[in-house]
Amino acid sequence: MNALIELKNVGYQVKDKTILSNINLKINAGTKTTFVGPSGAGKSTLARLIARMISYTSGSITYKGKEITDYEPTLYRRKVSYCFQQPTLFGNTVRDNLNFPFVVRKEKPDQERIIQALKSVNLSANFLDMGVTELSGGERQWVAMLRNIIFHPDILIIDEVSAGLDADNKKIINHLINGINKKGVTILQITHDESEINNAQNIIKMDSGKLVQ
Ligand SMILES: Nc1ncnc2c1ncn2[C@@H]1O[C@H](COP(=O)(O)OP(=O)(O)OP(=O)(O)O)[C@@H](O)[C@H]1O
Repeated sequence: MNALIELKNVGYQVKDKTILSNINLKINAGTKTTFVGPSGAGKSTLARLIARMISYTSGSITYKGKEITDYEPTLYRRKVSYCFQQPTLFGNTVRDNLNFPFVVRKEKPDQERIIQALKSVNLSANFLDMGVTELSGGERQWVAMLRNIIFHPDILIIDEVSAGLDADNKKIINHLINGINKKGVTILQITHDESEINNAQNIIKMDSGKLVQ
């Protein structure tokens, strides 16, 4: 089977500091992969390279067999979506954020689809008018996640999205992630959370900028 994402000898260097070196990795479509390792191991840097938020300084990363830098950036980011711990919300209300994926695609926001997405995290339509400054940390994270997945990406990269959330909020986030994984979205997860690691299907360990065999 051809890998969905393939990294060959990927390295990332800033000035004379080597942050990642010789990363070789294949990610198959529909899988869920969990990256673990000590703080500073390079997990977020690897995620940011795959998400094309930063550029690798050596090696190659392909998506569907083509170098990721050969894709138009906006289209690539729709396919490969990156969620991180401190989400940025836009505009004034939850509605502004959930309308956003439609607006960037020049489509009319589909209210039914937005309400269904809210239901998947046990929220009602009333929540749409809630101000972004009124949201709790968990709610902010749900809104950011829903915004990223309302149109299913091919790959969802989740970088410590449940860190700092309580057990109930973690459960909701993980339920959402496992649900879209079952629908075929490939998940790359970075976590330090013990229960998430215990539930992982496929663990990749990192240390000092390398994959640990
Ligand atoms: N642009 C940069 N310039 C200099 N050093 C950097 C840069 N980006 C990352 N680093 C360093 O690279 C190392 C890896 O950082 P990274 O955030 O990828 O680790 P991590 O495994 O995700 O850690 P954590 O689990 O704490 O989030 C760290 O030592 C970090 O300080």
